[in-house]
Amino acid sequence: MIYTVTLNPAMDYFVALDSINKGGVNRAAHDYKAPGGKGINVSRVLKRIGHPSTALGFIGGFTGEYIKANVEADGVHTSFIEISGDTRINIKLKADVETEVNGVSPAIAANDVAALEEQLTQLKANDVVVFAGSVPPSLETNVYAKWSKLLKDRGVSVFIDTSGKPLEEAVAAQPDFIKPNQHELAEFAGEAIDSLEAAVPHAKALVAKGIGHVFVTFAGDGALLATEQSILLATTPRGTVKNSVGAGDSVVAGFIGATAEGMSLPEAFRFAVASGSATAFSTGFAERTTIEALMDEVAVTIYREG
Ligand SMILES: Nc1ncnc2c1ncn2[C@@H]1O[C@H](COP(=O)(O)OP(=O)(O)O)[C@@H](O)[C@H]1O
Ligand SMILES: O=P(O)(O)OC[C@H]1O[C@](O)(COP(=O)(O)O)[C@@H](O)[C@@H]1O
Repeated sequence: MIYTVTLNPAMDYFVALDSINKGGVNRAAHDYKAPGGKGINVSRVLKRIGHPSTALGFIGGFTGEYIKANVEADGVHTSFIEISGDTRINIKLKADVETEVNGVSPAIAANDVAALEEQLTQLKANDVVVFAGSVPPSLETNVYAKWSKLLKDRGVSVFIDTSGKPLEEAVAAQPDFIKPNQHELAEFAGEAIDSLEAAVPHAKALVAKGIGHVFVTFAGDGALLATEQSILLATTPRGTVKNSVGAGDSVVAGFIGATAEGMSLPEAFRFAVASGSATAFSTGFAERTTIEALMDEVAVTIYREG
């Protein structure tokens, strides 16, 4: 069974404008809302590509109700812990460039954290868990690390997609998979990383620390997958980006789905990169037919030193 954990979900509010008039009244050309938060997006994309999962995490208030109703309407099974505050609203502004304003997380009470922890203790060997997104400030930054250790000891596969301190701390717990983007890896490394080749030593160092799969995405400039056996590089398909929100989450979902279907590592890598691009090229999330069509445009090669 696949579980996703979103500690900090959001109602994503997408606003499209022709251009932004800073300091003036702006009227949107289009707007729409969608349930968001990284783990929730992973569950929604998994469902679209044919894999059931259960979405866990904290939701509350009218925004929380909106998320639960919409995620369940999409056919995703949920078992959220209901908290007293309102789930945040994240603004995704699309004008000449994309700008994101992620809202403030509601406080999470200790008994709510304990309730989620109790759910996690029910996971069994061969289950997959995805911890994705930011950690609300009322929780310790090491929660992913702590839960990863607990679950790995029970034979659960642990996937982590986060950044900053929670990522730093989670690395020590040796998860099976992490997916930093170029900027998150640079922040982790403490230096600029401006190409796939420049990311190689950093990805290798993470594998040497005991992380099974280090998947680094460079938006439209390719991706890298480092394991103990090999370092694979992928190109990304060319196309018009309609919305890149959720593209990274689609990569994670694509990789989990492809692996569950028994695809080889290079094929799962291709499927995952195509999943990210299929979302980037769509208004909503990727459809399986679009992913499969884009796979032909993802070239995977083995990286060799020198
Ligand atoms: N301009 C683009 N062209 C093609 N694919 C893209 C583009 N931007 C994002 N993607 C797809 O989305 C994936 C994740 O993008 P990235 O921005 O690196 O991560 P995140 O969304 O986590 O910040 C990429 O690996 C790729 O598959
Ligand atoms: O938890 P964070 O880091 O604030 O991110 C939350 C945001 O990330 C998203 O999950 C999108 O993530 P990606 O674009 O990285 O796939 C949005 O739905 C949400 O608003």
